[in-house]
Amino acid sequence: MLPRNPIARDTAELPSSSSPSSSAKTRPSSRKHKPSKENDPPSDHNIIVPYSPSHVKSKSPLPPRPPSSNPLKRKLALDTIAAENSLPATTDSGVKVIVRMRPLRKDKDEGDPIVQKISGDSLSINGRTFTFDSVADVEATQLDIFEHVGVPLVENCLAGFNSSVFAYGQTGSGKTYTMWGPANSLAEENVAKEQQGLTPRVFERLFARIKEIYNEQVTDLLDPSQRNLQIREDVKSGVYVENLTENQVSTMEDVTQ
Ligand SMILES: Nc1ncnc2c1ncn2[C@@H]1O[C@H](COP(=O)(O)OP(=O)(O)OP(=O)(O)O)[C@@H](O)[C@H]1O
Repeated sequence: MLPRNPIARDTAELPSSSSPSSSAKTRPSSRKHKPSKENDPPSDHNIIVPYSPSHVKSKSPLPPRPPSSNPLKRKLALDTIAAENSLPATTDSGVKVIVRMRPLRKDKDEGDPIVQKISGDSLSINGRTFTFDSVADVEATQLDIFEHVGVPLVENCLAGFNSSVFAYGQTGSGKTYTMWGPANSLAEENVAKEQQGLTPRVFERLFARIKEIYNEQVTDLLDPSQRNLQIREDVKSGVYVENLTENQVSTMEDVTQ
């Protein structure tokens, strides 16, 4: 499905973002599919992959690329996130594979961890190296993951692009924790904010800026008298809708009001 985005899409590639771990390398925006056994599916259940994997570089039925019409903002945002959270800035290949390592559970997991983070985008398991767009180690917080995965996703959605997160991993690897939060977070309302996973954080951010773009007209759904709002772009804010009403929401009730 094509996005209903009146902004003309620019399909030019972004320059590769630099990152602390990969700045010395000259890796292209998409990972190379190395001929060795590297990048075979990880067998360790402490690893989850919260973004849909793809080693396909060409002839791929990928959805429309994220908004390279707004390259400066995306690059700035990702660089900032990388610097703050020690996660490398992801490049603009459309699909990102981000691995999150789960800490060992004292009550269930025995022995030493066999997964070692090598750099911001690689890890080793039993001496074999695997490379991804980025690797979040056991220290990564829910907020780190949201800022690295969720924020760019919301930005893409608000720019009119379909976006999705696909959590992949063995049972017990942390998919639910990453997507929602601890096990009780689905049943209980008062989950500590810092424990909240991607989904509630993305909803909160996304619905705070509700708008409708239809027939190249932007209408403010929170104030329908405001029609035909103008889409503008600047270096600081990126693409934005002028005079759009913004309401902060913190619960589902707020969202559905
Ligand atoms: N990054 C993390 N930090 C702390 N605890 C975590 C982390 N990731 C997962 N856990 C904990 O590990 C346990 C298993 O995680 P979770 O239930 O999310 O796995 P899952 O991949 O969804 O499993 P399943 O496929 O069986 O549903 C849970 O108790 C969860 O709270």
